Amino acid sequence: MIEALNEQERADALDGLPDWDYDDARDAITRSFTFENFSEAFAFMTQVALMAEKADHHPEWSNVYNRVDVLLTTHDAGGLSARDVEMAGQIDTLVD
Ligand SMILES: C[C@H](O)[C@H](O)[C@H]1CNC2=NC(N)=NC(=O)C2=N1
Repeated sequence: MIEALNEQERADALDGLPDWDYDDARDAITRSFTFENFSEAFAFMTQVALMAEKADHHPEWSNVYNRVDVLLTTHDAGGLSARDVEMAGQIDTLVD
């Protein structure tokens, strides 16, 4: 069973993810991505979807035209876990 990060682990993880914000209410991390157009946004979502399937870890997200809002939390742990941190790092490699 995967466990949520404690406060110290979370602080350390967030230090390594400067582009992500912490959502206290959800014990989650969020990041908004903006692309040139819908096609670029959807291409990004396709890549993240493949990563998510491979990791068996899935984002909560929404898309409006060229923007994709991503929220990562671990439902099985009831909060932010190492899986979210790993996935955020992987997602960042697609855009940074
Ligand atoms: C059965 C399956 O492995 C689990 O439901 C996985 C699927 N994807 C998941 N994604 C996320 N974000 N959190 C989970 O706890 C989770 N659990």
